[in-house]
Amino acid sequence: MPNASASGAKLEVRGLHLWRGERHLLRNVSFAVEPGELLQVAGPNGVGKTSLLRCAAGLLPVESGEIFWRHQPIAAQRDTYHSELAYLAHVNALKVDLTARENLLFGVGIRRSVTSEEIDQALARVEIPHCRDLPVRSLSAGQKRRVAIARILLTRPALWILDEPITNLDVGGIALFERCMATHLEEGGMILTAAHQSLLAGRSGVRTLELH
Ligand SMILES: Nc1ncnc2c1ncn2[C@@H]1O[C@H](COP(=O)(O)OP(=O)(O)OP(=O)(O)O)[C@@H](O)[C@H]1O
Repeated sequence: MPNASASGAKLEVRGLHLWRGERHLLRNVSFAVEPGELLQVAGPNGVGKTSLLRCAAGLLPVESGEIFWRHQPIAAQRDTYHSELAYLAHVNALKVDLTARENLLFGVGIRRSVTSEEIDQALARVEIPHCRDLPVRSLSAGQKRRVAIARILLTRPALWILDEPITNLDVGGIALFERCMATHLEEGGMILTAAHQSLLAGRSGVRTLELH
């Protein structure tokens, strides 16, 4: 179970501005994501979706504006904030020389102790149990993405920040990941995502923020 619903979990972005070189990329962006909600950031290539997600994750400093987690500025609680979120970028941040199992053992192990049974269950949930003992460099792009998703499932953070999460997933993989996201929301989790395709469209608690 995520710890999201425990006590006042909420991500709030207020009046965010970001310049990239000469370009005023993000102009007064504000939003909030509460337990059970998914906010999808949409817009054309280069509009600033990844930049916004990186700001929200505390990975890119903002020129002005404020980001709050549990009603406190993230700058004042960086370690706590990062311990409660998972950031899935375009690249999966896996160690390619290690097996899928080792990646999960060590990747999740820095957050919490994890058993072999839990790892096996997570790999079964993302439907790649046969990849368990293969080095990640030998996996396909979609299989690597599934290992990265398994890492999020095992880490169990309250807030998922996902940049183009369904990249390289096949139709079955997209459906699988949407089920994982729906379960996370039902358990009180929160999701901020950038995607060119709508995810969990029509579900209650799912909104879109269009960047221009
Ligand atoms: N490190 C950087 N330094 C300077 N400019 C950057 C940097 N990273 C991105 N940019 C610029 O910021 C703008 C927004 O990039 P960003 O990756 O946030 O867009 P995006 O909406 O996620 O695009 P896409 O849909 O193609 O993934 C682009 O014009 C890009 O060139």
